[in-house]
Amino acid sequence: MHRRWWVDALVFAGMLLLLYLSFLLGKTDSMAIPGASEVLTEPHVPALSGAMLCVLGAFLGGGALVLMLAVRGERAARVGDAARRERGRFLQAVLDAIPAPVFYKDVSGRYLGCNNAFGEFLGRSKTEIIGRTVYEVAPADLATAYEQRDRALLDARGRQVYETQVETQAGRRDVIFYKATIAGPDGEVHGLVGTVLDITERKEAEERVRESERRMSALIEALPDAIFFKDGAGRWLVTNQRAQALFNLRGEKWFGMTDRELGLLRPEYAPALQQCLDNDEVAWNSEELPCHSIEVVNDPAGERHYFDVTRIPIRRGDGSRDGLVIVGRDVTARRIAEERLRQAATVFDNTIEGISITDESGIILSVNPAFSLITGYDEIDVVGRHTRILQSGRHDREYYRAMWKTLKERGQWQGEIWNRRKTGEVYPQWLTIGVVKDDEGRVSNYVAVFSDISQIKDAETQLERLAHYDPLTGLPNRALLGDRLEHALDRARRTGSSVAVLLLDLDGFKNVNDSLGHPAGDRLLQVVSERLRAALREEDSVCRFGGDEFAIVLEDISLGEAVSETAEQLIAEMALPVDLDGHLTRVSASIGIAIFPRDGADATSLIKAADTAMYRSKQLGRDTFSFHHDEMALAARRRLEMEHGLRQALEQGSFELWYQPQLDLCSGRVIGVEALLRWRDPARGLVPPLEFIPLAEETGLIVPIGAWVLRQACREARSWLDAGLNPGRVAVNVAAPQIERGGFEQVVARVLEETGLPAAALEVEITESSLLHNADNAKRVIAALRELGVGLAIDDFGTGYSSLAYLKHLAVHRLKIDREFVRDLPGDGSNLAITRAVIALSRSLGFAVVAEGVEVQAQADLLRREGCDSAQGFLYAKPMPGADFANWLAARPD
Ligand SMILES: Nc1nc2c(ncn2[C@@H]2O[C@@H]3COP(=O)(O)O[C@H]4[C@@H](O)[C@H](n5cnc6c(=O)[nH]c(N)nc65)O[C@@H]4COP(=O)(O)O[C@H]3[C@H]2O)c(=O)[nH]1
Repeated sequence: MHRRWWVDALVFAGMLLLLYLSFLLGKTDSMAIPGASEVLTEPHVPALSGAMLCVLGAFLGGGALVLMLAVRGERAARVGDAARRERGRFLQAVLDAIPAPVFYKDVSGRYLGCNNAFGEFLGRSKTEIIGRTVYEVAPADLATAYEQRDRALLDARGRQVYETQVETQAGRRDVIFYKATIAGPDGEVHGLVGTVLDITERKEAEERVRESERRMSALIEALPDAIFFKDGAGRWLVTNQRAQALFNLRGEKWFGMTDRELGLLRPEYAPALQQCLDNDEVAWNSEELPCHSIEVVNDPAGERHYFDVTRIPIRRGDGSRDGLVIVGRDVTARRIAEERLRQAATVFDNTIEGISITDESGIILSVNPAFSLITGYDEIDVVGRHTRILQSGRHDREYYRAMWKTLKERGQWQGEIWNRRKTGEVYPQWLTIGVVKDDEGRVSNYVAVFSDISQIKDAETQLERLAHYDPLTGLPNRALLGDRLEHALDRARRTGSSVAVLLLDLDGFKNVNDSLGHPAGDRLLQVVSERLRAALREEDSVCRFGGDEFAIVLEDISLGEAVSETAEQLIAEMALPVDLDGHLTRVSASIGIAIFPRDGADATSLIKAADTAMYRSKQLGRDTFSFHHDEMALAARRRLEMEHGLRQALEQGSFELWYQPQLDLCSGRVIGVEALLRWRDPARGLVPPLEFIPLAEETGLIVPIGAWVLRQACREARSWLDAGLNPGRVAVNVAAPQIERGGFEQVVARVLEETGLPAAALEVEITESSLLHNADNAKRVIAALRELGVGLAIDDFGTGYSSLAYLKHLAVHRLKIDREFVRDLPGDGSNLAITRAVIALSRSLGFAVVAEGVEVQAQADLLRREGCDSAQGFLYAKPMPGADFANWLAARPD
């Protein structure tokens, strides 16, 4: 056991006291202890023995004993030398009995004496010490220091205490020297006396304490918590930096202050310090230890920090308060996390979005109530199963592959997805999937949050419809038509085709509305819309443009005629009566037409152009259509009028047949006559066939007209025969549609039967091109005609490219060389060559050849020379009405 420091202090105090007493005693002769020992009896140290006794007395712990010895010494001095020596020995024995090292020196620094303890302490015998200087008993560095100190003491007189080291047997030791000067009765200093206190162990103990304190300090600084130690009165004794920082006390002299005093120093923390104080009191009074509390401290930035505070009060044996240990742990982050977790749990349970949490392989770990509500699956149905059970099958592998790719790259995927409810119903979801990773960055979970967007989808579709379709008619509205028109124009620009925009306005719609009411008006619009839709092609667009106005976009228009036809058809459809709740109602339509690119380069200008054209139709008396472009409008109108006129002509018998004879080039005899159609129009006069036959062919009117021609020609030919005239064969022109429609051979047979004209008196002229157009059908008709005995001539021969062998196979009787080749004969070399070739070939194959358009004798001569059988032309006769032809025929000599 180490001696405690306070024992040393007591010894030291006692020594000082005794040194003081020895000093007092040393002032008298009675202090001398003659004969105490050889050394002690030295005459120059008469007072030493008294002083030494005092020192020794101190170590013996009894001031009284020392006093007694001193008095005795005094008395002994008076008794004599022997006694003095005896006492000297006795005193030396006393000194040696003192366990503390004691020494004394003269003024020159020589040791006059010492006790055993001193010798043992230094590891030297007394003889190695006494009579020597410190330089001889101590290492040089220490000796120098001792000497300096001794000199200073001797100069100053009195006492000296200092800490130093001594080289002992056991090595260097830390010591305290207590020294005092020794003065004789005359007051003169004769030397000094000293004792040595070995404080090595004490110093080591102190160092250990300091070390322990350092460790403790490091420990509490290393802790992340704020640590306080207060004494029983609540004064702060120990804190770590974390604790000081908490109350912004770094650099402040907080030691020994109470919370209240610190609250005055830092008013902003006064409430927190008061709270701390209150909880201290709770801890002092608590029976359950340690005592816990949650306390809040706002940091300088105003952020709230939560502390989980632990208090342990320490009481003394008598129960009084000794100190309080306080440890405050900042749990703000944990509290926030807990709060978030609580909020998340609340959200998880109460959100209307479905949530599922899966492991890294997609196995469902947890779902919330909304999940069950949306999908129809209870938690028990899906936990432990793969999310695949929710798939609808609507998305292909590529879809899911892209989803996983995004999840991997971005950690999140969002999108619309179709999934299947428990009932099997497929529905759209808006789904967000998030990736949860563990501390090592590995995917640990997926969190899917979704909402059922069926209703939104429906609403979107509804909105989409409302935005793009007219709710009354279900037709696209103006906006959608605009889009479609733009697209159509883009396509047309790319392909170089045309687009027609038709604006159709109902005439008389207002009357319907006013007279029959709006519901009837609405119904009419619906009927009109249905008719428009039905009348148009799939690829055409029709929209309700507003009110009683409709717009139509026709793509890939190559012919103005086709547009006119569509417009006519629409007008015809609109003109059909509509039954509106028992009221048979009629409306008509006015249409305006604009053509891209001619009438406008973009949608806006085209619609504007169509609108202008539509107003022109209104001005023209409604129930008609107008093109924005005048020429086209005019042509279309003329065409329409002509078509109308042809129908009327057919009904009213305004067609006439004129006849042109065909003569044998050698004999000059009439071998036949060609019937040529004329239209006697009240407005136009006599209209030549080339002006109306193409339109009649296009509109199909040629079929009834052709039938009339056939009947009329046969009837007149019969009448000429009956009148005793011989017109030869009557040649009738037949257009391609007449053959294509089918039943032509039956018509011919019926007409021949009706009129009584022999089949051999009839010749059908078919153009080479119509023969080639529908070869199979033509072949069949020709065969049937041949059966009947009707002759067959190929009109305009040379303009097509039919093979003569093929014509021979068809049993054609006659070829007509087109007027074009004859016209420039005989001058035109190439026409002459063709004519020659045709004639030669025809003859070799056995065809009869008729040349058309022979106007001059030279042509007739040439053709005859070349072997052409017959001719027709102004040289002989121009086409003439039937009666004139009969007269012409009758007037002929043959
Ligand atoms: N410059 C000139 N012309 C001559 C001469 N000799 C005759 N012509 C004209 O040549 C045309 C001959 O008729 P096409 O080649 O069958 O050509 C006919 C025929 O293809 C067609 N056509 C006439 N009538 C009918 C008909 O009833 N049905 C059909 N489908 N087509 C007809 O109309 C075409 C024209 O008939 P048209 O105007 O009557 O014209 C007739 C006639 O007047 C002449 O020396 N010089």
